[in-house]
Amino acid sequence: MRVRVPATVANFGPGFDVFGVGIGEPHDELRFRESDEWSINVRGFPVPADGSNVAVVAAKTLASMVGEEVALRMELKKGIRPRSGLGSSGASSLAGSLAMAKVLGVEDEELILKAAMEGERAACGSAHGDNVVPAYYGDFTVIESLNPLRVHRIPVDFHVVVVLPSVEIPTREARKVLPEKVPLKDAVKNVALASSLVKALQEGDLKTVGRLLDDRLAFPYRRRLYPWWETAKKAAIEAGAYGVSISGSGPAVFAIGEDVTEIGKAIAEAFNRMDIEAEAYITVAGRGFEWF
Ligand SMILES: Nc1ncnc2c1ncn2[C@@H]1O[C@H](COP(=O)(O)OP(=O)(O)OP(=O)(O)O)[C@@H](O)[C@H]1O
Ligand SMILES: N[C@@H](CCO)C(=O)O
Repeated sequence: MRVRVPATVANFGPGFDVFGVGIGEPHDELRFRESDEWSINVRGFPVPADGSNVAVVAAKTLASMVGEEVALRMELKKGIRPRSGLGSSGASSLAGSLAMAKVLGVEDEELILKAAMEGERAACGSAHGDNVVPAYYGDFTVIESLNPLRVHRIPVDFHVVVVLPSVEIPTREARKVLPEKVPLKDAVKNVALASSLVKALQEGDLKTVGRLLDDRLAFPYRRRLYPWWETAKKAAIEAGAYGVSISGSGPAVFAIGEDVTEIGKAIAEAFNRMDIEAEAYITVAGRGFEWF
């Protein structure tokens, strides 16, 4: 049995830890079967091939949640680069939880997602849901609450470009730089941006969505992690982007606009001018996991 789980763009501008959407590429693939002992081998980007792999962590968590003792043999094709901002650990965590759910016949979405979030906790120290949840549902998701799990889904299908520079930002580090509190004016601004963005998304008004890709909760404090940001943003806007922002905690950058191919090329060339290699994924937003 095999499952394919897409990368995800979390935060999506003003929706820190709340907004997220799955994208067509890149993705992880997990082949799995029940076995008499646990094993995982990894192809593609290097991640641990032992019990610390978040796919194993999530699978084991789901089994213990339902009181079962089952081992899986896993083969992970790691297509999403770790520490990319594209939900790499989230994709593997969801893949592991789905694999165990398939073997045990678990259909409870909340259990599957909670187990996947334990994989995220193992990866970065916090069980945030804004990668595993959109990767599961395939829609643009708004997480109202994690306990109980309440998710609002907006079906979307629009072109997006994601540009991944050859730098790494561990989510754990990017979360350490966040403040305990933010100024009231910034919280009010994010309520304005986030609620307006949801309405624009529901209306399919991508130009307005692009204008709303701003954030005052995390971005200002993480700005110093992205010294290349102004150059990349300028290139995107000059190439016609409706808007551009950091995917998740970065470094991946995403943009929407009329011609995402041209926009992606402009952003990648801007990185190259800063002696940073960059890979552009011209893809679509609104994709979730698939059995295959
Ligand atoms: N299957 C896996 N996929 C990705 N990371 C894994 C996996 N298994 C273990 N890890 C470890 O989890 C850590 C990834 O944490 P981090 O959250 O920073 O990266 P990430 O999830 O790839 O981030 P991002 O969401 O920015 O893509 C790394 O130390 C990595 O080695
Ligand atoms: N929402 C998380 C990242 C999710 O990939 C953060 O910004 O730390």
